[in-house]
Amino acid sequence: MSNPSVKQIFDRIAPVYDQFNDWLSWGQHRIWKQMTVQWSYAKPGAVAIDLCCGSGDLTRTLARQVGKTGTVYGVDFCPNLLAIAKTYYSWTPIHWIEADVLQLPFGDRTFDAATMGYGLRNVRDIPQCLQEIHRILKPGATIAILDFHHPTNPLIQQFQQWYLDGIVVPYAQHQGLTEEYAYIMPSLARFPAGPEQVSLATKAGFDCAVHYPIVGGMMGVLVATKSVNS
Ligand SMILES: C/C(=C\Cc1c(C)c(O)c2ccccc2c1O)CCC[C@H](C)CCC[C@H](C)CCCC(C)C
Ligand SMILES: Nc1ncnc2c1ncn2[C@@H]1O[C@H](CSCC[C@H]([NH3+])C(=O)O)[C@@H](O)[C@H]1O
Repeated sequence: MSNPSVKQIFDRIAPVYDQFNDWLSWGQHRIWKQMTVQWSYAKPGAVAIDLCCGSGDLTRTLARQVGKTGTVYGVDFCPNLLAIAKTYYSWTPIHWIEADVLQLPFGDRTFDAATMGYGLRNVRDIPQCLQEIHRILKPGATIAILDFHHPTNPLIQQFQQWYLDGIVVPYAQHQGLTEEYAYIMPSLARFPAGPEQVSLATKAGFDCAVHYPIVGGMMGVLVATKSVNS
């Protein structure tokens, strides 16, 4: 396999995606997603969006927070993962949309809140992605973006590298998905650290942006709010 696209990678891992996340994170990814939804400040009855929704874990957590009177949109460009997302039941209406997050099929100022889990690291153009998110949010709305991060503590950094190279990749090898999972490490290496993410969000027009390292800095959540005057 030579240089697969991000879309091809996720189409190939789709059948094992949910199980791998549960096993390899020891179920912890659900807690990280719950924190992200709380940081989006989505209120009951809100119209909310989950970008790069994949099989829809974060989307369903967001749906629980906005409740039966709310509406949720899940957007992803990978049809195989969206097909899995559609098989789960949700009390809150969820609309699944196949689209590229760099060109969202929504009008300006549409959403009260937004989340994105493990998407930003994969997009071709992070500044454009942040601008596009800013465009679709209502003034005063917040996006919470969860992704891998760079631990500052050298011991935790070593652990993260060992866990990805020594546990995650060999585990994926059993399913013939070595190269797909080997993609995580280099994609993390080029991903900007918290302070740079904050500056990119500010440049994209966000009024207030804060990056919270979690899991010892191995993961992080960027929380950015659109100015009430914009
Ligand atoms: C939900 C998670 C990963 C999903 C994922 C993402 C985001 C990708 O971009 C992928 C790219 C290519 C192939 C597969 C991808 C993928 O599946 C994190 C949870 C799972 C992750 C693999 C474990 C990470 C473990 C870290 C280093 C800390 C472990 C700490 C626990 C032991 C508590
Ligand atoms: N440009 C893009 N537009 C839409 N989806 C994308 C783009 N780049 C990556 N993705 C999706 O981003 C997802 C990353 S995996 C994360 C899935 C989900 N949010 C979860 O936390 O479990 C995959 O489903 C990809 O298909």
